[in-house]
Amino acid sequence: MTSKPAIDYSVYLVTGRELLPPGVDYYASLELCLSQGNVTVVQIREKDTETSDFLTIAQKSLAICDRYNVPMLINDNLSVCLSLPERVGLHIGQEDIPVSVARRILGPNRLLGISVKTIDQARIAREEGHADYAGVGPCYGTQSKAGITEDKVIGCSGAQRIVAELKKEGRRLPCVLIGGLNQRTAARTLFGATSESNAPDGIAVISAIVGRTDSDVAAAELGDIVRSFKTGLSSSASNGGVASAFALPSHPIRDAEWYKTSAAELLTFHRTSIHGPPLIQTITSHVSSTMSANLALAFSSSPIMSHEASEAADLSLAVGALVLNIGTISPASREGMLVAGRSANANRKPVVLDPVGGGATQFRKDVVRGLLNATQVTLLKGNAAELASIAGKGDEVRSRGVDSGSGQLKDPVGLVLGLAKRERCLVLLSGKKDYLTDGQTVITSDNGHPLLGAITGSGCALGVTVGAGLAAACNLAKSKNEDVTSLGNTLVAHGNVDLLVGALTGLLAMTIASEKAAVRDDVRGPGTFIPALQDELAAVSAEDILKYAKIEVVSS
Ligand SMILES: Cc1ncc(COP(=O)(O)OP(=O)(O)O)c(N)n1
Ligand SMILES: Cc1nc(C(=O)O)sc1CCOP(=O)(O)O
Repeated sequence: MTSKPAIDYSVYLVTGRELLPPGVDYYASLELCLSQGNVTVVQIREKDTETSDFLTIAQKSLAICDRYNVPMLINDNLSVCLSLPERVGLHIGQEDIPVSVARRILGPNRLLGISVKTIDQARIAREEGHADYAGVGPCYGTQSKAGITEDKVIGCSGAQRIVAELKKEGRRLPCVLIGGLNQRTAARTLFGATSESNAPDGIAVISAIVGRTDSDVAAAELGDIVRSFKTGLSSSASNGGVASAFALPSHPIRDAEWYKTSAAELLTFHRTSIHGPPLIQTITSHVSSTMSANLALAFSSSPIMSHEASEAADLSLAVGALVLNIGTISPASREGMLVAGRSANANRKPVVLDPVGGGATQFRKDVVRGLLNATQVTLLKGNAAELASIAGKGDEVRSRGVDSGSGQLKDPVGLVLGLAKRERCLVLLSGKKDYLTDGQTVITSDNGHPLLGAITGSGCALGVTVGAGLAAACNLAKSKNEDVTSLGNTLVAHGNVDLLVGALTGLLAMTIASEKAAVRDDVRGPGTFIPALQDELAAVSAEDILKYAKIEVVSS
C-alpha cells in the first residue's frame, strides 16, 4: 500500500534560477507565483549547482511549497531527494539512473516522474509502472535547456501520439507537456496533444513563469488556460468524446443547399460590406505574388504582400487573414512566416497554410512541420501529394515537386477528416474534385476548369480567396455582434464564425470564375485565360454560386 497524495498536474513549475529577470530574487519569485494557488506542482531543477548548495536551495524551497501546500520534486539528484522528507519526489530523464533502480531506492511512497520523448519510452514507462507520471517533450524549441535542436522537437502531433500511448487502457499514466509551453502556445498544444479521451494532465514550464517579474500573473494566465481546457474536456466527455466537441466546431448536419445558400449570402455580404475589403497579408512565392495580389483585389479584398518579420505584429492588428505559402520558401521567409503566424494567432486572425511542394524535399517537410507546430493554422490547403505527406501517407501519392499531381488517394475523405482532427483546422484538398472539411462535415466541389492547371499561381491565388472568405466570415459574425475573439472551446471556430462557409465561399468564387472565364469568346488558351479569370472573379456573384455550384455533402 502506498500513501501518495493525488497530484494536480495542471501547472507544473520547473525552477530555473538562471532565467530570472535581473534583480529578481529566486525565493521571492517562487513565493509570488505560488501565492494565488495557480501553480500545482514544483520541481527544483539545478543543473550546475554543487549538491550541498542544491540541498540548501531545495530545503528553503520546500518551506515555501509547504506554506502553499504544493507538492515538490527534485530534478535528477537522488541524494538531494533522499535527504528531504518522503513527501518530496524525484524527476529523472531517460539518461539518468534507471527508473526501476530509482523506484527501489526511493521506496513506494515517493512521487517519481520520468521524461519520455518517444512512443517506445512511453510504452515502457506505462508497462513497467515504476513512474507516477511522465513529462512529454520537448513540444517546441526552448532556450531553457541546452541541446534541443529542431530534429528533437515533437510538436503537437508527436505529443498526441505519446499521450495516446501513455493513456492506453489498463494503466493510464498521468502526463505533462514540456518544452516551449507558454501563454501563447499552451492552449493549442493541450488541444493538439489530445485525441479521443486521451488528454494531457497539465503543462510544465520554466521561462513562462520564471522569466516574468509578475510570476503570480504569469501563473494565473497559465492556470486559466489549463482550467478552460479541462472544462472543455469534461463538457465534451459528456457529449460523446473530446475531439468531436472542442477541437473543431460541432454544428447541426446541413445539406448542400444550405451550404450553397450560405456561401451565396456571405459573398453578397463580402462584396458590399461596410467593413470594406479585408486586408489579406500574403507571404507567398515570387512566382505567384502578382497573380495572388490581383486576384485578391478582384475578390473584393486588399492584398499586402509583406514578408517582413519586424512588421508582422503591427500588421496582424489590421489584417483580416494571413496566408502562408511556402512555394519559394527560404530561411528568411520562414522566419517571417513564424512571426506572422504567432501574431495572427495572438490577435485571433484566421491563418491559411499552403504547403506548396510540401512533401518534395526534407527542407520543405521541416518547414511545414515547424509552421504547424508553431502556429495554430485555421485552414490547411494542399493537393493530394502535399496533404498525404503531412498526414504521413506520402507513399500513397508520390510527390513530384511543387505541381505534384491530383494523385490517387485511396480515401480522400478519410485523409482530410484525419488531418483536420489531428491539426485542429479546416482542410481543403484541391484537385479535379475539391474536398473541404472542418473535421465534422466534408463538402466536395466539382467546380473549376482545367485551364487553372495550365497557368502558374492559380493554386496560390486560391489560398488567398479562401483566406478572404475566412475574413469575410469573421466580418459577418462581427456585424451580428457575435464573439469573434474569445478562445472558447474551439480553436478554429473563432467564436460563432462559420469558417467552413467562409472557406467554401472563397473556393466557389475562384472555381466558378474559372469556368466562366474559360468559355468566353476572347479566351483562346492559358495566356488569354488569366485576364479573363481576373475579370470573372471580380464579377462572380451570389447568383452564380446558386446557379453553378456543384457541391455535395459527403460526410456529416
Ligand atoms: C516535468 C518534466 N519533464 C521533463 C523534464 C526533463 O527531464 P530530463 O530529461 O531529466 O532533463 P533535465 O531536466 O535533467 O535537463 C523535466 N525536468 N521535468
Ligand atoms: C527542462 C526541460 N525538459 C524538456 C524536455 O523536453 O525534456 S524541455 C525543458 C525546458 C522547458 O523550459 P521552458 O518552459 O522555458 O521551455
